[in-house]
Amino acid sequence: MMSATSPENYDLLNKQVQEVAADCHQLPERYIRKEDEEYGSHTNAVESSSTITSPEVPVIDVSLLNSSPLELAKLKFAVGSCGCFQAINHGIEGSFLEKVREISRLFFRSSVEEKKKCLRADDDIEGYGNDMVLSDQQTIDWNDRLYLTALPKHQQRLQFWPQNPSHFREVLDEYSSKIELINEVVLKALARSLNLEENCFLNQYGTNSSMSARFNYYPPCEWPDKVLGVKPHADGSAITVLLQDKEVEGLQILKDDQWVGVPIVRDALTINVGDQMEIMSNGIFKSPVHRVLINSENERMTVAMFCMPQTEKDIGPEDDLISDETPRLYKNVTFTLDFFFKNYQQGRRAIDACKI
Ligand SMILES: O=C(O)CCC(=O)C(=O)O
Ligand SMILES: [Fe+2]
Repeated sequence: MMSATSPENYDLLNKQVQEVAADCHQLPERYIRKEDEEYGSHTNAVESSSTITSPEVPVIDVSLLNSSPLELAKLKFAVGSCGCFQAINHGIEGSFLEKVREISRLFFRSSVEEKKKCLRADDDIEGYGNDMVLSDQQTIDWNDRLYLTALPKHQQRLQFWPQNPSHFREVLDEYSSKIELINEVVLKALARSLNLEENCFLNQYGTNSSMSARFNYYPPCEWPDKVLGVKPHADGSAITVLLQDKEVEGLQILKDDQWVGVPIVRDALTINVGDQMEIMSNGIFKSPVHRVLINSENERMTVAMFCMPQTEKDIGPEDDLISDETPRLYKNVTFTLDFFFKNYQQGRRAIDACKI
């Protein structure tokens, strides 16, 4: 068994998955999944890569959320059951979504030297790199990512932003502004669906709400059953807006102890609730555990935008949701990245540490 400091391991951990995949005759041990480490494994989760589609992940017309009580009820049901929905008519043109996919593709297809200009530090999440390694035993996800703070703008760390393609920054800035509008519409609708004042969740965000972008690249793998693109986790955001690959599926959510495939819906954005929304809604909305499967033939690229309260802002269940019948389930907490990742890499859910 290699140790973290052995030359082989050092070499491996310094390689991005894309490099490992390009020169892979045998799957390195560090990538081989160990099911007993994966949360979701203590459940009876059925191992299946089959895609159970509708009606598991409802399609919601965002443009109707202000006017249609029926659409609002559908939204409430979706986030209260699987914690996830496919947003259509969200206000972003399909052609713009293509531009976002394009900057991702151009970045991941640029040379190793070019990408390494954005390389993250070993102990930092921001920048380009593979799974952050926090322990010797940790299985590494079959995924390279570029993680960037998108908002607030004064917190952007531009040294990690690709210079190539040259329009990368312009497109990501524009995309973040558009996602901010969707975040606002969805958060207001979520509040109204619970008969709360519509700004209550946004007020918990504070004045400088944050957004991070995670560009995911999953190379194909000859041993798709032995690796995971992303191990089971729930997001630490309030909501996550995911732009899926145009053709290649892989995302699954855990629903009623079954892994359910999240299909690709043309021009839709896949939105899931994160831990901070589960807390603010006192557990009514569910932050779903999800994972990513790999396939042997096709690469897959996605872009996740994590929308959340301003850094260091504490959040908690809305007072109006707490009663004798529905007691407070979570403490008030400050959901920092550090707190989230320490739990995540040890196979625990951060939200469990917030329970009363
Ligand atoms: O790529 C995907 O389908 C999901 C990625 C994801 O869960 C994440 O980045 O948190
Ligand atoms: Fe996620």
